[in-house]
Amino acid sequence: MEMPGNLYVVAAPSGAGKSSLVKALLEVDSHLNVSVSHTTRQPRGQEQHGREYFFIQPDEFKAMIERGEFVEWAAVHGNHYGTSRGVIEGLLTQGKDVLLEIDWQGALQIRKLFPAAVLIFILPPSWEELEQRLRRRGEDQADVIATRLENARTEVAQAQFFDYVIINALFETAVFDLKTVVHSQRLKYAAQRRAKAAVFHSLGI
Ligand SMILES: Nc1nc2c(ncn2[C@@H]2O[C@H](COP(=O)(O)OP(=O)(O)O)[C@@H](O)[C@H]2O)c(=O)[nH]1
Ligand SMILES: Nc1ncnc2c1ncn2[C@@H]1O[C@H](COP(=O)(O)OP(=O)(O)O)[C@@H](O)[C@H]1O
Repeated sequence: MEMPGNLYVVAAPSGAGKSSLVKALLEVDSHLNVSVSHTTRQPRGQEQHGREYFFIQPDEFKAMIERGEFVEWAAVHGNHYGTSRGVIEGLLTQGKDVLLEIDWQGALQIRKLFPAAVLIFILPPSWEELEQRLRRRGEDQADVIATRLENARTEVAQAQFFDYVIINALFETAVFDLKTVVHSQRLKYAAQRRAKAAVFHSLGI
């Protein structure tokens, strides 16, 4: 049987740089598959249906929950977000590596279902810098930015439950750290697989 792939979960308060870091990681790592979530939030300027998210209506989201189509879902900043069960289970059983860019509530649900998942939390270097990044991104209205900053206080307190915490001060350093975490998990997993194969061999199975 094909060995299952590695599962990575990246969470962060809004504006910490999670999407930019994951995008940079994907440019140098062709083995990762990023799951496209469903959301009830309105698309931002450049966002495309099926690329950043599947943008759906609240009643459609509710129907998907009822049909059990989400492996995890959560309410974040007043909207709903969820990860499709079929897509990630399909990829993992084919031995593919999957990365989820989701909030901390979703991350902790994923850990319960997939104890081997690697949970990574991205922190901004300071509150001032987080606010600046949200403003500089220029995608959200002032009230939306205010909600995100307020929620960020509770979100960063969850970092302690994650396997790794990366501070995104200098962008290139943070990309390097993220790459290192992903790579070391692959090496560890490969080592476990070799160790198991050796035991199976000695047992004649
Ligand atoms: N639980 C969960 N959270 C998600 C999912 N997709 C996105 N999120 C999170 O929802 C939050 C808001 O995302 P978004 O609206 O794209 O805003 P941004 O973080 O400011 O770019 C972020 O913390 C995302 O990681 C998902 O499928 N499940
Ligand atoms: N290390 C960094 N230094 C300065 N600006 C950054 C850094 N990382 C990301 N940014 C910028 O901060 C803003 C928020 O980043 P984004 O990736 O959209 O965050 P998130 O996905 O966590 O909400 C973007 O304008 C991005 O270009």
